[in-house]
Amino acid sequence: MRRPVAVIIGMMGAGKTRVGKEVARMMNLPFADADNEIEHDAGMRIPEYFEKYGEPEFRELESDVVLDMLEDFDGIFSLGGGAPMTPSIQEGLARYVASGGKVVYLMADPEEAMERANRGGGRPMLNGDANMRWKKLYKERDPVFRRVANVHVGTRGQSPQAAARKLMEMIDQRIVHVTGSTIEPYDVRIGEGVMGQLAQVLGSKPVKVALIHTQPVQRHSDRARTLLRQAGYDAYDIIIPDAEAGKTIEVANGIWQRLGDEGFTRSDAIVGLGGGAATDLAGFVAATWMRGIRYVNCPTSLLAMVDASTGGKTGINTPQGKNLVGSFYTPAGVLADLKSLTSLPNDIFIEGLGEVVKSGFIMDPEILQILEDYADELRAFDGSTFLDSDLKDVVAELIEHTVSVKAYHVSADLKEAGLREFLNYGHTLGHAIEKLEHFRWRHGNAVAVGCVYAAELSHLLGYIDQDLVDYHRSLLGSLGLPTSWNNGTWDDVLALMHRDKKARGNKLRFVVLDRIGHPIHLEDPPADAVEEAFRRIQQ
Ligand SMILES: NC(=O)c1ccc[n+]([C@@H]2O[C@H](COP(=O)([O-])OP(=O)(O)OC[C@H]3O[C@@H](n4cnc5c(N)ncnc54)[C@H](O)[C@@H]3O)[C@@H](O)[C@H]2O)c1
Ligand SMILES: O=C(O)C(=O)C[C@@H](O)[C@H](O)[C@H](O)COP(=O)(O)O
Repeated sequence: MRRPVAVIIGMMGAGKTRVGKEVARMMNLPFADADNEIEHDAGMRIPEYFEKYGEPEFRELESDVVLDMLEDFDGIFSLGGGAPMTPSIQEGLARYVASGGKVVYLMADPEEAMERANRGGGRPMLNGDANMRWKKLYKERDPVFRRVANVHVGTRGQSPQAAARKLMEMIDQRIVHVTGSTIEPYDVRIGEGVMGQLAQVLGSKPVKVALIHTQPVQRHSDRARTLLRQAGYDAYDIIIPDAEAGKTIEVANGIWQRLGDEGFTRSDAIVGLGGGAATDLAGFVAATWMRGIRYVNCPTSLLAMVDASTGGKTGINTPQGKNLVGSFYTPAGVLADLKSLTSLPNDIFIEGLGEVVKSGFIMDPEILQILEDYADELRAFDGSTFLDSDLKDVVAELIEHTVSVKAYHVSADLKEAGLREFLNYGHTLGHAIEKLEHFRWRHGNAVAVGCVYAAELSHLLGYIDQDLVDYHRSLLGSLGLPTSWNNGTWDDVLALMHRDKKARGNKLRFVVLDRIGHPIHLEDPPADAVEEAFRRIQQ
């Protein structure tokens, strides 16, 4: 199907045509301007058409032309200033966005845009007192443009080339939309530089923003703090202990005290920046402070990008086990900035692939194919060369696919009544291993072994054949992930698996596979099979 790479909207004089042409040139794409297309169809200039038929007829023709182009043009497409005000065009743009399209609101400085709009003349909507008309239109249109567009690009004081570069960076991003009947919709944005959209996602209500992060990601939190301050927020830096040491009630309590001391109110906000442990903790604090304030996640590890930062499972550990306290509390947005991966150590990158593999097995075989095709390159991940390597697109693709798997489950079942439990494939044993290893084993590594365990259990109970179990081992192994564990007793493992959140009463429950892409629930399986599967992952 053909569809525009991006649709540019904005006020008259914002530079839509100029910047749009520049972007098209840089990306080697065709450019089309809706007004030119309309003039071509009508066989006359727009002012003439307005004069002859009036605005309502013009808007009808405009709608026909725009809707056709949304389905039959694959370049950069710029709309006339008033086009997004027409309901049928709004609907067309919403369909385009829902199918992954990018509607870019080019937000020029109002004074500059007004001056430019008046300069050329020939704009029927500005007849009379042009400045007054422009300001009135701006007041009406700006809120609509903000709502209709899913990418906002501010161009104040920038040359058309600089604005075009910024726009190109932003349309290069991948967006996964998370929605659902019980969810305030939000986007997961994936790409180089997407952290630049932090203020846009936080919105204008918060005055104070607590930036919760760990020490190893200081470099990225410095960038976030600068962005927050430039946008006019009071930014408060809150450094938490690293990894699982940050997911405790003591750490949460320290932050609650700080928020109280600094006078955080319900309209203020939190940014969670770091690996999955930091975003889990930040989300938990956001969910509990004054019973819930806005938060945005900026994941910096692969695992947090593909899994932890999305879906609203927030929480802390207790001495008895992983994530035993928490809530389902949805972020306002997720900014997975590929620049953050430049400092990520190789072993932590590999660990993140554990959750990627899991998502492939439960839903998306394309993920498994990409992992097979690029196993060697992924295993050799090096943050220092990552952004300039071909691996960047592969990783972006994997993140998009994996987040889409997560979004599918979360959208249908936020509070994990059934379907969402499939995301827990490999976690029943995985969480037990993490606990018994005193969290020295990373989550993704434990999940990798847990997936092999779940596959063995599926096989023992006759759901899958040995080949699929072997495939689990070979794929995970080829990526550098562990497939066995032998550092704990069966009694300890069993006791911890009974504390898993899927268990009901004294009955264990697992997610197993029936085939690739088809997970099923397994209720109260035979005790000997559960133990035998464990024996098999010990080797
Ligand atoms: N909420 C959910 O849905 C969900 C899903 C999956 C996992 N999780 C949780 O996420 C956690 C695991 O996440 P993780 O694997 O990111 O572990 P982590 O948060 O412990 O991060 C691993 C290490 O990498 C460091 N790090 C992160 N980004 C970095 C970067 N860009 N540069 C340098 N160092 C960086 C961290 O500071 C930490 O030392 C677990 O607590 C797990 O339970 C939650
Ligand atoms: O989002 C979910 O639902 C998941 O189960 C995703 C898991 O990958 C993740 O590790 C999650 O934190 C596990 O949650 P828990 O409920 O088993 O603690």
